[in-house]
Amino acid sequence: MELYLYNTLTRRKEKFEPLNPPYVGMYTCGPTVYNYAHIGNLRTYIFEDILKRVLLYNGYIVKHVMNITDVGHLTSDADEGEDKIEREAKKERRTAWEIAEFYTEAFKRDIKKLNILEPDIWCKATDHIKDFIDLILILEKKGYTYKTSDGIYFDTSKVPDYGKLAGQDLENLLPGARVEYNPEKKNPTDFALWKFSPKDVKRQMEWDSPWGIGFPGWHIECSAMSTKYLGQPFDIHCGGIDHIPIHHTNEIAQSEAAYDKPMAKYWLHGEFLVMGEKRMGKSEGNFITLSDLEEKGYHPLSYRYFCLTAHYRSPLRFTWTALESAQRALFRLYENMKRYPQENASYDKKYEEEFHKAINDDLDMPKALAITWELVKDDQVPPEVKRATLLQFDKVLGLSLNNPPEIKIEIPEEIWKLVEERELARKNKDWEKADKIREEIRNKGYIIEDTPQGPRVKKATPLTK
Ligand SMILES: Nc1ncnc2c1ncn2[C@@H]1O[C@H](COP(=O)(O)OP(=O)(O)OP(=O)(O)O)[C@@H](O)[C@H]1O
Ligand SMILES: [Zn+2]
Repeated sequence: MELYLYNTLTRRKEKFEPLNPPYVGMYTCGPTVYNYAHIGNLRTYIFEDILKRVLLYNGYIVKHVMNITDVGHLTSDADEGEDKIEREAKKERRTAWEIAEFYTEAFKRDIKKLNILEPDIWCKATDHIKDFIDLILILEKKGYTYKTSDGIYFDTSKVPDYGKLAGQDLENLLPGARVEYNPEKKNPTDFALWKFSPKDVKRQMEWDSPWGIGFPGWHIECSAMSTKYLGQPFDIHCGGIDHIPIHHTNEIAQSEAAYDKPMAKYWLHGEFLVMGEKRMGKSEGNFITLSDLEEKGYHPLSYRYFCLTAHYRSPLRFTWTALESAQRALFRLYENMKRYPQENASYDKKYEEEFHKAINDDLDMPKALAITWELVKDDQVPPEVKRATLLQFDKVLGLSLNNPPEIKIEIPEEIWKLVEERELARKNKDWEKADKIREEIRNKGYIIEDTPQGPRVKKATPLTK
């Protein structure tokens, strides 16, 4: 079956044709390991995992590379401010190396809990300094670089199609991102390839280079490591949408200037997880981690399910009620699964075909989930066939349907119905009714806490007022 993916580079859904079938090279920009990943970051990794699973489902042999940025990502994506890892090291009174190691391990634990398939290659920026220097030397030889007092920069005016990934958006997006404009740069869009260590503060992570002691820029890392492990061009490069105007734009500029050929054929970007009006972000100061969800009684796979309810190119708003609904739906799926006899059976061809069509249509997971539920509710399909079909779907869904974890639903159905009724009343601005329902819920032993992310329901304890 043909697979269609939306390519940011061409701004349309394209038939997927790998460069060297059945092999597919896929590079996903990994975490900057200065803190725990938040569930917004994790939404992007879940989207990339679905993409990888869909490729595997279609019979491709995938080589997946993910980097770990453990140096060089400054507090602004535009080469200004402090190194995120060194800053955190100072704050936590640990070494930069310890910080990077600690949060890398935390990240790996998180993605495992979310059933995200491990990349075939993990590559750490600090293990590849020589590769970055070699790439900068090529760019220098070809006349793309210049020196300022704080580093070696890439001259973007030498690239006629600079910014092609962001298209028209570039003009709107860049000046905003570049408020802290460095007057030594020749063009506002120029970016650092190598930064010199500051004279007054001793850096923990620094290396010798032909230009002086310092550290690599963030963008050069992904250019050098993707080419090293996947060649150039390779098939798919992905990340969150925030990477389009700066990080990926600059990766393309460097890699294509160095080797005079395209960097990657398909560029896929996941939309944000939003909270209130803003994206969830560490730099935005409004973030929730996977452990936060677990502490509040949510299973990590309920979060995965929640992410599958939206298309990866649509923003997804986080609310506690939506997460609760996702957990309930997943729980019901597990309950059904446990009831089906574990007999050998083949999957239902009609449902499988529909499911396959949905996932091959630019990863339409909301539709795939709808088909999953249609199957569960279909009385014409024998239970053992349902089970076999769901296990087939789970190759992509990744919800552990074969071995459902225990999920405790702590809020009884009756209370949950009232919570939903109250939400509806609030939506209709019927405050009186909403208050009445809140009182009713309270009388049944539960309390509602209204948070900026929507109401949260808890069992009342003798101490709750
Ligand atoms: N709210 C969000 N929703 C979805 N993806 C996101 C969100 N915020 C960041 N991402 C993505 O998460 C991935 C990891 O980003 P990275 O580790 O560099 O985090 P970061 O940029 O330091 O995070 P933040 O900007 O929140 O401090 C990137 O692909 C990025 O596009
Ligand atoms: Zn990257």
